[in-house]
Amino acid sequence: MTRILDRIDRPQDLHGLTEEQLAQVAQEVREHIIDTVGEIGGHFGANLGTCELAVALHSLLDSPRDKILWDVGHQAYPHKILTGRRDELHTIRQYGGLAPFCATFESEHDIMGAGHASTSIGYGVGLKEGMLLRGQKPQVGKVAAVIGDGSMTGGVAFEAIHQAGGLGTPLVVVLNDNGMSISPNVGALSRYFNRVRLHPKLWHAREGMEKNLVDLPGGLGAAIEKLGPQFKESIKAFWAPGLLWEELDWAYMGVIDGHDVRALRLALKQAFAAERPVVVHVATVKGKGFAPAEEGGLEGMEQWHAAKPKSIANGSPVAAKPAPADAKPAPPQYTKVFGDAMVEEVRRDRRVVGITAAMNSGTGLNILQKAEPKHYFDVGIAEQQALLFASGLALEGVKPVAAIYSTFLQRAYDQIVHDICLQELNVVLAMDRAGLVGDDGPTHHGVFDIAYLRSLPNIVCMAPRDEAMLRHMLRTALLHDGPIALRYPRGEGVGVPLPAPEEIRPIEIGRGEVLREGTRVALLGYGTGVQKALDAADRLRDEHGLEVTVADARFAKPIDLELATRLATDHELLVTLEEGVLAGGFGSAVWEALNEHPTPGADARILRIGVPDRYITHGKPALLHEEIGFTGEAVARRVLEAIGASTGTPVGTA
Ligand SMILES: Cc1ncc(C[n+]2csc(CCOP(=O)(O)OP(=O)(O)O)c2C)c(N)n1
Ligand SMILES: CC(=O)[C@@H](O)[C@H](O)COP(=O)(O)O
Ligand SMILES: [Mg+2]
Repeated sequence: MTRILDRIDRPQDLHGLTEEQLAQVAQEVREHIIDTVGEIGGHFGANLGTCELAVALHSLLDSPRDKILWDVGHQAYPHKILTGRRDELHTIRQYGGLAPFCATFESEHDIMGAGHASTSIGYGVGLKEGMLLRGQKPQVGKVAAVIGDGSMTGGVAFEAIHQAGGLGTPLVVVLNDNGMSISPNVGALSRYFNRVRLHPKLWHAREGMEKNLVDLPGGLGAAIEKLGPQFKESIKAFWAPGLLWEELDWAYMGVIDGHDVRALRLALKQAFAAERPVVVHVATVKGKGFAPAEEGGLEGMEQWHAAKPKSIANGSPVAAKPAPADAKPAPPQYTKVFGDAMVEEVRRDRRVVGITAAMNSGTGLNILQKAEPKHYFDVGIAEQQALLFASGLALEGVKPVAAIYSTFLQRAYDQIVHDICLQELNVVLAMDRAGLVGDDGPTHHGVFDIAYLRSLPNIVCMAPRDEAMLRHMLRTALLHDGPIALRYPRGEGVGVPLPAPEEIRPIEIGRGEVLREGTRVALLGYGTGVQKALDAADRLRDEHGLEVTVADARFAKPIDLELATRLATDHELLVTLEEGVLAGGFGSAVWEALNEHPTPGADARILRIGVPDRYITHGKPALLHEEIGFTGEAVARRVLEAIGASTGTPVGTA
């Protein structure tokens, strides 16, 4: 059977369709996503929740003249499908393929680039006010921001609500409420949304509320009127779901069934006609139409936030193949090692707590939550609050570990500068996903933290070369007095044995470690840079007869000056390796340290290897590492070029 969807090459192709046909297109979009993402992997549940919403919005609006902003963008696959990218969906998140989120360089229909949460309303206010400033009539150029209940917990979304309410900006916010962040949404805001969303009697209860109050019989209405507006408002607040918004000068409409195209179109039409800030509260189901998510309760929805490659066939989940009995077990993920370590640290020292900003399983703190629930906190998508909360706890002698992906920690930079480092608080920053994360691409690569942290006074920055060192470093961090950060990558460890609890030892702050002695060339790695250095050293020895020195710096701040000086004295070339931006990074720190503390004879040439000064695309990490020359092979080649040896020729150790 031919699909209507195959005739939708641009959003305007929806305009002539009936509501029945639009509902059918939404279902076809859903099936297209299930088939495609089930095969290639990618964000999943949220996209199944926005099929009707994307169809309803595009059927009413004239994109890109009208502008639809998808917060985060992990739920924008239906939008991508409807805006000319249907047949390319199978390339999404792959190297050279469609971008994982909305990307302005990919389509004129992607109005803003994103990947981080809570930004859409702010952009929306700017876009609409910009149109007005350019002299456009309010009805021309409609703007809609679609934001999830999880993303609404980000403070910056409220800054925009505050501004738009103040200005009266004609903007429509679609609050896409499914009760879920990646894990179940948390906090008072989420409880409020749940109360409204899950209570059908409250749907539309706001309508006519005021009139009904004053019309009450037996003189009651008149009495209420006499008690004044405040009393009336408090009664309305009890019943009326949208009062929070209305108090901020937003009109509230809801709750609308987000899987009913007709109801959505009706509500959206009214909202766009209102010429003022309007929030349309829409109830959706994460994973709608895919039984394991929809019927699997909160766990099912969490599990299907993203689908693994080849995890679905013919619309049903495919059981993962068991590993062959003789297969070597894969090394544990750094995330799991961290989560287990947190449980041990909490049991060693009851002052320790773990904090996440809505990345419960992503950070491994789900392990802590299960084992020691009182020592676990999820603040929601609120990285700034995660660190302010940690700061307050630290002032009370608690030992907070804020586990936040490197990329999301960028949100809380001022809290690090102003509230943690300046105040010299005992806060541990545990940065998972440091380095190139892969398929999520430039919005999510954790490549800036070395540069943005090492410029701050009072902080210590360290990175483990393997999963065993992660355990020693977490202990080191918890015993240290003052702010301290550790970064570790996405994915598996390197496969070294983990220390038993009694073998965990703090390491000396600012002290690196020589792993192999050689001549002419020293490779000084930081974090994942150490494994690349070891790989390059093997190749130089095996293929070129050159035995080089390899050292693990362990700290980017303070730099081990003694080690750096020795390496620069004993070798003609000192190579630094880091999975972070070169500008202001670890290599720069080594360079600065040697330059500021000159020692006669410490005059090795310095070669810095790391992430170049541009945003790196999405794709498998191995491909990205190749692209930027962060592989053992590329490092070996650079070394040979730098010492003037041609590749393929034995160099000897003279
Ligand atoms: C600043 C920031 N913190 C954390 C994340 C990780 N993250 C991506 S989607 C998501 C859940 C968003 O929930 P919601 O907005 O309700 O969308 P849903 O997936 O439920 O549709 C989280 C925590 C992020 N993208 N940006
Ligand atoms: C959209 C978003 O920010 C998250 O869903 C992110 O893609 C999760 O990344 P990990 O898979 O590395 O936890
Ligand atoms: Mg949600």
